[in-house]
Amino acid sequence: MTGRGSVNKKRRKKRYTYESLTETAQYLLDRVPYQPRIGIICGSGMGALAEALSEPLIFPYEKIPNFPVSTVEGHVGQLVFGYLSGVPVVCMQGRFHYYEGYPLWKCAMPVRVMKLLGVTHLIASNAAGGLNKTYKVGDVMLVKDHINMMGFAGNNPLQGPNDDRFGPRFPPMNTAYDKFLTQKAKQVAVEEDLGGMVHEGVYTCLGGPNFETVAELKMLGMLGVDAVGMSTVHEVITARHCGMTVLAFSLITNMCITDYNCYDEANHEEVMDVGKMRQDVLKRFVARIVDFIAKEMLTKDD
Ligand SMILES: O=P(O)(O)O[C@@H]1C[C@H](O)[C@@H](CO)O1
Ligand code: HPA
Repeated sequence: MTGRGSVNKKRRKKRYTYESLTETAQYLLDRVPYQPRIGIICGSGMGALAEALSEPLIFPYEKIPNFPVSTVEGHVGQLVFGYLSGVPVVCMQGRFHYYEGYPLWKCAMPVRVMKLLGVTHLIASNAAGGLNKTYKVGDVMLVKDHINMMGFAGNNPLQGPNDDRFGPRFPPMNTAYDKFLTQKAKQVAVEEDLGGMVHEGVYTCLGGPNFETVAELKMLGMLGVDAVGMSTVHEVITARHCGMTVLAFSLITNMCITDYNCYDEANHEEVMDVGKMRQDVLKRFVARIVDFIAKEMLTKDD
């Protein structure tokens, strides 16, 4: 076979199989003396969340069989195992984005590895632009739903042959974000003095890497989007496909500019700075949520 046909065949061949992901998980399980129950994904500039873990065991992505590598500033590129609130967790200090050149199934691959490691609950964080005008920079938006813009164009991490060992061909997505956990996170936020700064809203992921035009943002606003980013949706779809319970939140790192007379420009430095500025409060927030999952949810799963 020559030309495009053989290129496509090679690409298809490179897809992860259940077996190759099991190999990745086994590599890690051979080196970590416990199974993590909760997975955490750090958003841009929010890598410090992983620093809250005690007894950390660190695996740079380039050392893990079959793992992609992180190429974005603010994403260290390592898996950190450790204990948070006494619970064994695994933390992605650096995630993969579509704009890095990875297909969505590759961006979401670590979620399946987490599943094979024993993770039942995923906490996914991201940095996002605030489109809802009541939000302010530094606020937290608990994701109550998403709009899969890339999915509208037929781009989905579950595209391709389905392996039933992960989940069903046609997974539902109307209950993607766990209501019980989201409510608890809201309560924790109030207790942690984040009360007035925490919202529930709709997130969308665009392909990036450019930030959005005014017209694009106006359109997204009309669709009911509250925060705009470049990640998370494909991870959540993959997590729900394999039956994980999901909580996701966005740190609002900048306000989306929807005024043609405004000449401010979004930039990645600001995104990372706000992540750093809020790192202590987010560490406490995530630790409390992990504690709640351990006390209220994991015991029921056992
Ligand atoms: O990984 P996340 O979604 O937190 O990162 C956002 C989206 C882009 O990667 C970057 C833009 O500054 O931040
Ligand atoms: N748009 C898209 N992604 C983002 C933004 C934004 O304004 N801020 C942080 N990530």
